[in-house]
Amino acid sequence: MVLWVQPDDVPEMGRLVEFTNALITLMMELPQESIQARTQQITALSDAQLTSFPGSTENDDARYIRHVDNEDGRNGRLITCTFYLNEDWDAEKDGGEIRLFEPDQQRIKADVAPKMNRLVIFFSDSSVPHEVRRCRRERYAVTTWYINQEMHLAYHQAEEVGQ
Ligand SMILES: O=C(O)CCC(=O)C(=O)O
Ligand SMILES: [Fe+2]
Repeated sequence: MVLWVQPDDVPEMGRLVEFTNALITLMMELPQESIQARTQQITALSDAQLTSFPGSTENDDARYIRHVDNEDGRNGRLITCTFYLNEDWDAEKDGGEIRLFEPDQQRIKADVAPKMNRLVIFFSDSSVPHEVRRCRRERYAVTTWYINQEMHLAYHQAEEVGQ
Protein backbone atom coordinates (compact mmCIF):
# COMPACT_ATOMS: atom_id res chain seq x y z
CA MET A 1 0.00 0.00 0.00
CA VAL A 2 1.32 3.44 -0.91
CA LEU A 3 0.13 6.75 0.47
CA TRP A 4 1.57 10.11 -0.60
CA VAL A 5 1.72 12.88 1.97
CA GLN A 6 3.00 16.42 1.94
CA PRO A 7 5.51 16.64 4.78
CA ASP A 8 3.86 19.91 5.91
CA ASP A 9 0.60 18.02 6.51
CA VAL A 10 2.21 15.63 8.97
CA PRO A 11 3.89 17.57 11.78
CA GLU A 12 5.83 14.50 12.92
CA MET A 13 7.57 14.48 9.56
CA GLY A 14 9.17 17.86 10.20
CA ARG A 15 11.99 16.32 12.22
CA LEU A 16 12.71 13.72 9.58
CA VAL A 17 12.81 16.32 6.82
CA GLU A 18 15.09 18.55 8.90
CA PHE A 19 17.38 15.62 9.59
CA THR A 20 17.60 14.45 5.99
CA ASN A 21 18.12 18.05 4.82
CA ALA A 22 21.03 18.34 7.24
CA LEU A 23 22.57 15.12 5.93
CA ILE A 24 22.16 16.17 2.31
CA THR A 25 23.75 19.53 3.14
CA LEU A 26 26.72 17.65 4.59
CA MET A 27 26.86 15.44 1.52
CA MET A 28 27.04 18.56 -0.64
CA GLU A 29 30.32 19.41 1.03
CA LEU A 30 31.93 16.09 0.21
CA PRO A 31 34.59 16.27 -2.50
CA GLN A 32 33.50 13.19 -4.48
CA GLU A 33 32.52 14.19 -7.99
CA SER A 34 29.87 11.49 -8.18
CA ILE A 35 28.11 13.01 -5.17
CA GLN A 36 28.48 16.61 -6.31
CA ALA A 37 27.14 15.80 -9.77
CA ARG A 38 23.87 14.72 -8.16
CA THR A 39 23.56 17.15 -5.27
CA GLN A 40 24.22 20.20 -7.46
CA GLN A 41 21.08 19.43 -9.41
CA ILE A 42 18.80 19.28 -6.36
CA THR A 43 16.13 21.97 -6.29
CA ALA A 44 13.35 20.39 -4.22
CA LEU A 45 12.25 17.59 -1.95
CA SER A 46 9.43 15.36 -3.16
CA ASP A 47 6.31 14.57 -1.21
CA ALA A 48 6.76 11.65 1.13
CA GLN A 49 5.67 8.18 0.18
CA LEU A 50 4.43 6.02 3.03
CA THR A 51 4.71 2.40 2.05
CA SER A 52 3.56 -0.74 3.74
CA PHE A 53 4.28 -4.25 2.59
CA PRO A 54 2.15 -7.08 3.93
CA GLY A 55 3.98 -9.94 5.57
CA SER A 56 3.48 -13.02 3.39
CA THR A 57 5.41 -16.05 2.27
CA GLU A 58 3.73 -16.26 -1.15
CA ASN A 59 2.00 -12.95 -1.99
CA ASP A 60 3.97 -10.92 -4.58
CA ASP A 61 2.93 -7.72 -2.80
CA ALA A 62 5.20 -8.73 0.07
CA ARG A 63 8.30 -7.83 -1.97
CA TYR A 64 9.43 -5.25 -4.47
CA ILE A 65 11.49 -6.66 -7.30
CA ARG A 66 14.79 -5.16 -8.40
CA HIS A 67 14.41 -1.71 -9.96
CA VAL A 68 15.97 1.71 -10.32
CA ASP A 69 14.05 4.74 -9.01
CA ASN A 70 15.12 6.92 -11.94
CA GLU A 71 15.64 4.28 -14.60
CA ASP A 72 16.34 6.41 -17.67
CA GLY A 73 17.54 9.51 -15.81
CA ARG A 74 14.49 11.53 -16.86
CA ASN A 75 12.11 11.67 -13.89
CA GLY A 76 14.14 14.19 -11.89
CA ARG A 77 14.80 11.94 -8.90
CA LEU A 78 18.38 12.35 -7.71
CA ILE A 79 18.72 10.95 -4.18
CA THR A 80 16.45 8.48 -2.42
CA CYS A 81 16.00 8.61 1.36
CA THR A 82 14.12 5.76 3.01
CA PHE A 83 13.31 5.86 6.70
CA TYR A 84 12.09 2.73 8.47
CA LEU A 85 9.44 2.39 11.13
CA ASN A 86 9.64 -1.24 12.22
CA GLU A 87 10.20 -1.94 15.86
CA ASP A 88 12.20 -5.07 16.71
CA TRP A 89 12.73 -6.07 13.11
CA ASP A 90 14.72 -9.28 12.88
CA ALA A 91 15.88 -9.73 9.29
CA GLU A 92 16.70 -13.38 9.80
CA LYS A 93 13.15 -14.11 10.78
CA ASP A 94 11.25 -11.27 9.09
CA GLY A 95 13.20 -10.83 5.81
CA GLY A 96 12.37 -7.49 4.20
CA GLU A 97 15.90 -6.16 3.78
CA ILE A 98 16.54 -3.55 1.15
CA ARG A 99 19.13 -5.15 -1.10
CA LEU A 100 21.37 -2.70 -2.93
CA PHE A 101 23.10 -3.99 -6.07
CA GLU A 102 26.18 -2.85 -7.93
CA PRO A 103 25.42 -1.05 -11.24
CA ASP A 104 25.83 -4.41 -13.03
CA GLN A 105 22.48 -5.36 -11.36
CA GLN A 106 23.93 -8.69 -10.26
CA ARG A 107 26.50 -8.28 -7.55
CA ILE A 108 25.10 -7.44 -4.14
CA LYS A 109 26.46 -4.29 -2.54
CA ALA A 110 24.58 -4.46 0.77
CA ASP A 111 21.53 -5.86 2.53
CA VAL A 112 20.07 -3.49 5.08
CA ALA A 113 17.36 -4.48 7.56
CA PRO A 114 14.46 -1.99 7.82
CA LYS A 115 14.93 -1.29 11.50
CA MET A 116 13.12 1.45 13.38
CA ASN A 117 14.74 4.89 12.97
CA ARG A 118 17.17 3.73 10.31
CA LEU A 119 17.66 5.99 7.31
CA VAL A 120 19.10 4.66 4.05
CA ILE A 121 20.28 7.18 1.45
CA PHE A 122 21.33 6.26 -2.07
CA PHE A 123 21.55 7.65 -5.60
CA SER A 124 18.26 7.32 -7.46
CA ASP A 125 19.87 6.59 -10.83
CA SER A 126 20.99 3.33 -12.41
CA SER A 127 24.12 3.23 -10.24
CA VAL A 128 21.98 1.78 -7.43
CA PRO A 129 19.54 -0.94 -8.52
CA HIS A 130 17.74 -2.26 -5.47
CA GLU A 131 14.94 -4.49 -4.29
CA VAL A 132 12.95 -5.15 -1.15
CA ARG A 133 13.35 -8.78 -0.18
CA ARG A 134 10.30 -10.77 0.77
CA CYS A 135 8.69 -9.55 4.00
CA ARG A 136 7.39 -12.12 6.41
CA ARG A 137 6.01 -9.44 8.67
CA GLU A 138 4.22 -6.19 7.82
CA ARG A 139 6.83 -3.56 6.98
CA TYR A 140 6.55 0.24 7.03
CA ALA A 141 8.76 2.88 5.45
CA VAL A 142 8.70 6.57 4.53
CA THR A 143 10.55 7.49 1.35
CA THR A 144 11.40 10.94 0.03
CA TRP A 145 13.41 11.91 -3.01
CA TYR A 146 15.61 14.94 -3.51
CA ILE A 147 14.72 15.99 -7.01
CA ASN A 148 15.32 18.42 -9.80
CA GLN A 149 11.89 20.01 -9.91
CA GLU A 150 12.10 21.13 -13.54
CA MET A 151 12.96 17.66 -14.77
CA HIS A 152 10.35 16.15 -12.49
CA LEU A 153 7.57 18.42 -13.80
CA ALA A 154 8.64 18.05 -17.43
CA TYR A 155 8.60 14.29 -17.03
CA HIS A 156 5.12 14.19 -15.54
CA GLN A 157 3.74 16.61 -18.11
CA ALA A 158 5.15 14.44 -20.89
CA GLU A 159 3.60 11.41 -19.21
CA GLU A 160 0.19 13.10 -19.12
CA VAL A 161 0.19 13.77 -22.85
CA GLY A 162 1.32 10.20 -23.45
CA GLN A 163 4.89 10.72 -24.62
O1 LIG B 1 11.17 0.42 1.28
C1 LIG B 1 12.31 0.31 0.83
O2 LIG B 1 13.24 -0.17 1.47
C2 LIG B 1 12.62 0.81 -0.57
C3 LIG B 1 11.40 1.17 -1.36
C4 LIG B 1 11.73 1.48 -2.78
O3 LIG B 1 12.65 0.95 -3.34
C5 LIG B 1 10.93 2.45 -3.53
O4 LIG B 1 9.90 2.92 -3.04
O5 LIG B 1 11.32 2.78 -4.67
FE1 LIG C 1 13.14 2.04 -5.09
